[in-house]
Amino acid sequence: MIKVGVFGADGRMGAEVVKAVNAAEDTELVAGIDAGDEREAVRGAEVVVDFTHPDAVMDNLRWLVANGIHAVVGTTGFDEPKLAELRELLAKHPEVRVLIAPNFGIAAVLMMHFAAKAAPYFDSAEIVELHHPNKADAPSGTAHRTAGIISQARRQAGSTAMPDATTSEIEGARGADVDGVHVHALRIAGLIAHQEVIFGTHGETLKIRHDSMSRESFMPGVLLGVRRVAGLPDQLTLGLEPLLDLE
Ligand SMILES: NC(=O)C1=CN([C@@H]2O[C@H](COP(=O)(O)OP(=O)(O)OC[C@H]3O[C@@H](n4cnc5c(N)ncnc54)[C@H](O)[C@@H]3O)[C@@H](O)[C@H]2O)C=CC1
Ligand SMILES: O=C(O)C1=N[C@H](C(=O)O)C[C@H](O)C1
Repeated sequence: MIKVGVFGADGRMGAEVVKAVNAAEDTELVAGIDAGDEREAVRGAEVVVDFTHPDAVMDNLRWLVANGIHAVVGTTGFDEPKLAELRELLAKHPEVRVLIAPNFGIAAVLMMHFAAKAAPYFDSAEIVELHHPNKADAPSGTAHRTAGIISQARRQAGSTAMPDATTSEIEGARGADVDGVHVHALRIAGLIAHQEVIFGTHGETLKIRHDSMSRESFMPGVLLGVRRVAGLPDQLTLGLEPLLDLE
């Protein structure tokens, strides 16, 4: 049995992780804690799953790494400075593994993978992400990563700049520029998590769309992370792709 702790256990995702860990035959919940609770409650855990808040996750990781506990992180909002600090922390604790994935939905990971494959064949690529209105960060971690991998694929292919004649604009009308890819974030009551990547070239478009219809959709990926994190070759793994042989 893998002993698992959950940070953010009262939240939308954390509560789902608690259910999934309790239901799986090979995992055992040590404790689920939320803001203000003592982290000591998870000290017996081998792996802690974090679905908290972009402002809270680094402090949680400092504690987990210092205490030799592997982490599976779904919380979004990671940037280069945060990752650099994490790499420094991990260097002092070579036994610890951290897996950070902006999206644990297997279909969402495939959507990103297919987008990277398609990117070199098109002149234009833009991303529309749609989420529930309680989401703290915009654009979503998934959109941020998708933009990054599209941009990388275009660079590697030697693609030229995307066509765009805009010279006059109300601020925000063209979305956010993430690594040269325009990202548009919608917050709509009733939705959960959705993304469409739109590609275009002469006379043709391709749309790759992913929809999470329930938060259960993320649980197979979270449990895969819990089962595999301790054995990952690198101390810090970004994205679920290597666990799905998708690199
Ligand atoms: N990687 C993925 O597949 C997914 C990632 N997310 C991300 O997960 C994060 C959480 O999303 P939701 O569950 O919708 O948010 P939520 O607001 O429903 O839950 C977050 C919970 O964390 C708690 N919390 C805040 N600071 C804490 C701390 N220091 N220690 C312990 N608990 C703390 C809050 O009180 C709250 O109960 C967001 O960054 C979101 O973008 C969400 C869905 C899927
Ligand atoms: O906050 C959410 O709900 C989600 N967050 C993640 C993100 O920012 O990409 C994953 C998914 O889109 C749901």
